[in-house]
Amino acid sequence: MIELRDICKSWDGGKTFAVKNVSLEVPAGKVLALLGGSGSGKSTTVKMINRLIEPTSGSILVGGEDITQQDPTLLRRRIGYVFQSIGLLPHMTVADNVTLLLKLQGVAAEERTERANQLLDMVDLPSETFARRLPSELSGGQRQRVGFARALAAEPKVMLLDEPFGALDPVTRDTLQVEFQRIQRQLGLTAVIVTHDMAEALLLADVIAVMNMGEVLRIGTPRELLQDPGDDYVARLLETPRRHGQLVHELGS
Ligand SMILES: Nc1ncnc2c1ncn2[C@@H]1O[C@H](COP(=O)(O)OP(=O)(O)OP(=O)(O)O)[C@@H](O)[C@H]1O
Repeated sequence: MIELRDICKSWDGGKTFAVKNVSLEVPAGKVLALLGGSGSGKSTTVKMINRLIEPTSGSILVGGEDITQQDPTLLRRRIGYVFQSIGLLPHMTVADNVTLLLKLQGVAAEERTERANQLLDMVDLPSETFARRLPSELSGGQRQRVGFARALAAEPKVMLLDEPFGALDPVTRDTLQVEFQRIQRQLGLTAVIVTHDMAEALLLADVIAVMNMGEVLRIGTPRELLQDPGDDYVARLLETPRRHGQLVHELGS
C-alpha cells in the first residue's frame, strides 16, 4: 500500500542527508513504526509520504501510484495525518474541526453533523457532550482524540501518525494506543507511526524500522527484533523496555 524506493532528502544541496537511501514497504492493513532518536529522519520520512516534504531522489508509491504524479491537496485528502501539536482551529467547535475537510468537499451540513457524531463516538468522545465544545475546553488527550477523528473523516485507507501520543500522560497514552489499535484493525487502515519509544513500537507495529542518522539500520517484526537486534544501537533501544518490565515484575513478586 505504501512503498518507498531508495528515498533521499538533503536540505543543503547534497552535502548532508536528513534521510538517506530509505526503502520501505507497508502492506495493506499493516502498521509500520519508524523508530529512532531525535534528528534521525523519522518526521522527514513520513512527511514525504503525503508530500509535505519533497524527496531529493527516489520514488514513493501509495496504492501502487507514484505520488509525484498526484495533486498534493488531493493526495492529502486520501491520507489521514495525525501529529503531536494537532492543529485544531481554536474558534471552531469540535464537530466543525472534525468535518472541516468534508465542508471543503461540499458535503451538506446535516450529513456533516451526522458524520461528526459518529466519528466522535468512535474515538470515545460522546458527541452529546463534546460536539459543541471549543478546543480550549478540552484536555490534551481529548484534543488528540479530536485529531484522530478529524484524520478519519475522509475515510482514508492510509494514516500517518507523527508522535501522536508524545505529549500525553502515561495512562492517557496507554488508553489511546489501545483505541488506535482497535480503530486501525476495525477499519483495516495501513499506518506509519513515528515514535522514539521502543515499547510503543513493539506494542503497536507489525513491522519496526529503526532509523539512525537518516538511514534505516534494521527492519523487522517486533519478535524478530527482540530475538535478534542485529545491531548494537537496536539492542540498546530494546534494553529500556526490557529492564523496566523486569524491574516492575521483580517489585511485584
Ligand atoms: N526544514 C529543514 N531544513 C533543514 N534541515 C532540516 C529541516 N527539517 C529537518 N531538518 C534536519 O533533518 C534531520 C532529520 O529531522 P527529522 O525532523 O526528520 O528528525 P526526527 O527523527 O523526526 O526527529 P525528532 O524525533 O526530534 O522529531 C535533522 O538533522 C534536522 O535538523
